Amino acid sequence: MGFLKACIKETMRLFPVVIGNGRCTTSNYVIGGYQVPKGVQVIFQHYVMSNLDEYFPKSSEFIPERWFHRDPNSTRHNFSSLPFGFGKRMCLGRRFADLEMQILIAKIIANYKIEYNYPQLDYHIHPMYTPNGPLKFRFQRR
Ligand code: HEM
Repeated sequence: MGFLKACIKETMRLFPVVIGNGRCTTSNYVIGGYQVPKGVQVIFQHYVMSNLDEYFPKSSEFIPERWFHRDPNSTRHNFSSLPFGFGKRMCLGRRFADLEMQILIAKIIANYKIEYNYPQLDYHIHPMYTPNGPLKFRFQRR
């Protein structure tokens, strides 16, 4: 189950369903040296951060093992992959969604062999970040 959880995390790092979180400033702030006045909508593009080599070496590669142990020399920022957002308004259904994904995928894999013999899926924002086109998987009962 640990490997499956790491696969889900890695998938959401590469392809976060929600690509950014928005917040409206309630006071004047200085963020990264920029003056941001009260009342401005600030978007945190965690999709960009979670796909940078700076935080995730070989960021374009699917490497679930990177979630197993935190390398003490790692440059990863704790906010560099936030598929469920963060803070008071973070996803209310996070635990539910995580459990749903884990149980569903574990059950499917226990019962079926899955093949995908087509080009890499093309992702678009509609407005969730999801594959653009049919998911042509082949399921074979084990
Ligand atoms: C993979 C599945 C899901 C992802 C990636 C996801 C992601 C998110 C994100 C990024 C936010 C905004 C968080 C922020 O602004 O900090 C959010 C908000 C929210 N999500 Fe999810 N979500 C998922 C599934 C669910 C499910 C299954 C439920 C309900 C059962 C749910 C209920 C909510 C609610 C109610 C909010 C608004 C929270 C608030 O504004 O206080 N989500 N979700």
